[in-house]
Amino acid sequence: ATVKRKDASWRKGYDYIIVGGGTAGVALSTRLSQGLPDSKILLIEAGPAAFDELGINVPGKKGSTLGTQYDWNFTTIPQPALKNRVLAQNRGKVLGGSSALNLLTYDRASASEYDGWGEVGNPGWDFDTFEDMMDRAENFTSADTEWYDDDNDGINTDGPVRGTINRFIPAHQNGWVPTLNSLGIETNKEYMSGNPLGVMYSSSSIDPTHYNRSYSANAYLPLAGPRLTVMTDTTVLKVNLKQDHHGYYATGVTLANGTVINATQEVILSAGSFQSPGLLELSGIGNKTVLAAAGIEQLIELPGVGENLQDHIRIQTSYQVKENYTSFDILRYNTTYATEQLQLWFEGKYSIYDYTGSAYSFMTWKQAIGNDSTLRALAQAAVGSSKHPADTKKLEWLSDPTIPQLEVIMSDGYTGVKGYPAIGTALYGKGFFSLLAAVMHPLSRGTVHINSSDPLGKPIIDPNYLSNGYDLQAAIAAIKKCRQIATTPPLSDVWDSEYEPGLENVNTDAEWKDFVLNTTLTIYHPVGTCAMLPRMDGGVVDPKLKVYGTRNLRVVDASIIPVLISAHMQTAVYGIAEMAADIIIGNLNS
Ligand SMILES: Cc1cc2nc3c(=O)[nH]c(=O)nc-3n(C[C@H](O)[C@H](O)[C@H](O)COP(=O)(O)OP(=O)(O)OC[C@H]3O[C@@H](n4cnc5c(N)ncnc54)[C@H](O)[C@@H]3O)c2cc1C
Repeated sequence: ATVKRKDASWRKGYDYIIVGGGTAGVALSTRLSQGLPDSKILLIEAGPAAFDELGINVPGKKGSTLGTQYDWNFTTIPQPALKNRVLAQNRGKVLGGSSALNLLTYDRASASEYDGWGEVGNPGWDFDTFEDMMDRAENFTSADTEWYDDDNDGINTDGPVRGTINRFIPAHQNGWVPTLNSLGIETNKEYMSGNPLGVMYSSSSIDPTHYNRSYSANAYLPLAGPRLTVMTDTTVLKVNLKQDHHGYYATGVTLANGTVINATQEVILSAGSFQSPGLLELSGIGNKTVLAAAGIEQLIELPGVGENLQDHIRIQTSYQVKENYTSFDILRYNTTYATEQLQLWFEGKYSIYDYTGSAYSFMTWKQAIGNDSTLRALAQAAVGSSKHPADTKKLEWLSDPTIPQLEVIMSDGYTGVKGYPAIGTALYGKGFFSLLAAVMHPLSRGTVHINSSDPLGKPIIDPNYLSNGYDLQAAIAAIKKCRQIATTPPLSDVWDSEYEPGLENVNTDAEWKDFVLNTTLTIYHPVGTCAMLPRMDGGVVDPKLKVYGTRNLRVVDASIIPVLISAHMQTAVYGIAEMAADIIIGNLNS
């Protein structure tokens, strides 16, 4: 495939148009170009191609592209349950989408959760099938670590997206596994096999041949067939729909500059959880009230569009490491060292810039806090009489001993909320590590819709974070667990003081609650806004990922995930793209 800004063949149209060259869009368009070699396929991406961007390619520069031109820079509306704080909602605006910006964690959830996607009304979706789809995307190298053997379950070695376990592990992280073991969490060396519970050195989406980020654009696109055209720096405004006696069908798309491009077969939206719903709304598909407020004629009544937004919340504590340890923070204050290490990375040699993160743990509430009956009662109360499949599944999952409810990550360097110490202060030049907790199945569900007063502008994102008693108490339990882990040997031996929130500052439940309200963030996993669910349950797409009320418009990205799972999202998104390719190619051949 060639990456082109403009391609004259748009005048004649394409067979398939994929909107959004992100994680799923690039993977799907590549697979379609391979499997349907006679079809003309167009992938349209709003952002640029940035194959040489160090902020994307160098694993240790993870996070440096947030807030740049490669980021849509969305935010939430004020969150009432979080003291009206406005939280960042970063999303990739670049070929590769959020897989170019993400923090490279490469893991999987439990088998029961993928099965759950089928159980909420989606025949054909189950762990065995979906594991095969995730495998198709994956090329894993254990890199001679003791952590994963190539013949272990959950490992595939011939897909496009590379994964490996960091070869650079900071010395102060050596206590991670024994500390969790001593708290009753067992070591799990096959965490991608459908059982993620335990403590592990987990993998990152890194290509070990040169230790660069492996993401959809550099992993999939080189495999594409010749009839895939990629348009970058091109924004789609809406999908064009026509009606005949069978119902609505997509005829193509209109670009932001007014250009119309036709599609003879299908239009597929892969614009991600915050933008696929908006594209449907701008095209006349969605909730009547939302569309009317924005002055858009409703073609298809589909009230689930933009609803059911679910996300993992994250909260963290930070510790100042003893002087004999070198933390990742050194890259902030020692430019000579940073330059030397970057040079080593350029030469493909062992460098601190190889590092992303490795120390992970996943646990049930029982494992984390012992008695989980209060949390379960709060969850029951929060769900109340709701029959929404996302609510009832999460309630069911709380009692399933194979499904994690809490993730704690040891992240090297300071990654908290109060900020790295300012130049000139006593702690500037010191090293830190952070413990990040993420609640795996918050019950809050929110919305994302177009802005009625500026429909083409940024979406109105309201995740409703911590809007029920379960989510709040789960966050408090999660952050207290971080403190417990940090103060347990051998991890307690590597640090001098708790920098955030500070051992002396926060101890009582009221203080922890305040800390939670002041510092909870997203861990960037929005899903569910074009949910694959039965239409009567608020679904937007059917199990073939087709938008209800249309015959050739699909959504293929994280937005179709009906219930949030206990993993970081990218492996699932690649799996969804592979599954969609299978469905589309299979449909055509059958
Ligand atoms: C900062 C951050 C950190 C994360 N960390 C991790 C992690 O460590 N591990 C992990 O597994 N997951 C992580 N995630 C989540 C994961 O990366 C995402 O869930 C996944 O990449 C989403 O894929 P997608 O295809 O749904 O959307 P995206 O990859 O976001 O793709 C959507 C694409 O559509 C384009 N687009 C949108 N609207 C239009 C339009 N109108 N016209 C044309 N193009 C358009 C966008 O520019 C974008 O390229 C992280 C995400 C972020 C943002």
